[in-house]
Amino acid sequence: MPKVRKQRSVTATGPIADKSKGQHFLKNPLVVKGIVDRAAVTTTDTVLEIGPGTGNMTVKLLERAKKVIAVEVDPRMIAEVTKRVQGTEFQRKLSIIRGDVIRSALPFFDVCVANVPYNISSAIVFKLLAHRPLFRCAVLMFQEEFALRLAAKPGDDLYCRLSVNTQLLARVTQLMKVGRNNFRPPPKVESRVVRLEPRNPPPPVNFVEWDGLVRLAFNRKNKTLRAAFTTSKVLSMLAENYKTWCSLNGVATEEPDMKAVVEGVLAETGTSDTRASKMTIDDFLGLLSAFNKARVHFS
Ligand SMILES: C[S@@+](CC[C@H](N)C(=O)[O-])C[C@H]1O[C@@H](n2cnc3c(N)ncnc32)[C@H](O)[C@@H]1O
Repeated sequence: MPKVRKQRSVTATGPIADKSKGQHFLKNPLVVKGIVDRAAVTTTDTVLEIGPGTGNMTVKLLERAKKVIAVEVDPRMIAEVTKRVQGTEFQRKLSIIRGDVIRSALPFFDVCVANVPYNISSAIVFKLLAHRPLFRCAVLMFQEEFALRLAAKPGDDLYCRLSVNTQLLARVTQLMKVGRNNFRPPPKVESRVVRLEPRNPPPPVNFVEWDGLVRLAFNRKNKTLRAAFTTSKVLSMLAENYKTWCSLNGVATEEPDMKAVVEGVLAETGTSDTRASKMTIDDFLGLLSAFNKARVHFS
């Protein structure tokens, strides 16, 4: 009978990384310390850690925080981090949520710290920013280009829908760059740490509607807004939304001349010849408000 090789799950330096779970473990203690320092965790803080892995960052957080709640999807990592704190003063301060962070109900926390699995970066950002009550800050490591997009400003090459949606909800600060060789195994890309500080109170806009407007604007990022909003596909969608809004609000309506309505709003806000790539958050807020006054909705 052919011999069946038992799959190894641990190497001499720890568990074998599962790339499908974005496992790149931080092996440089100075980088771990740098991230934890930048989160400015105090002894009264409850910290949420996403993906503790083998616990390199978890133990540093436990040294400083009142409590650490770690969410981890891989049972091998849960076993590893649990073993690491067993019998130490940290054991009672650590609780672990087993499962996918995107599907898990998150508890209250003051600060979030994570070297995130890069394949779910965007989902993590918006899951955190939708969490209530709002937290003080999140210090997160991402793939470098993603981090630069989060922080990009109007006119930057990387300014995009992700930048605008994130900066509507949070102040974004770029922190340290982290090279590939600080990880085991090294990822294919460079990384960067970013701080997110949620705007509190959050801006009074319907986020789905906001995202609808921003998505349309960035679909044709380097065209004028007049060009982006007056294609026949966009106009017929906006006309449908207009009629739905009127019927839900008991307002009698005829078939709107949507091209005239849209051009009127763009002229009134002085944005007809502007491009999405140059619009600030306040410009988008003003535009959404003017569209809504004219009964034009994006969801
Ligand atoms: C980049 S590693 C970071 C590990 C550790 N924090 C470190 O810095 O060494 C990402 C971690 O997130 C975990 N992970 C991946 N997908 C996850 C998910 N959907 N929910 C929770 N944890 C996840 C992985 O198992 C892994 O432990």
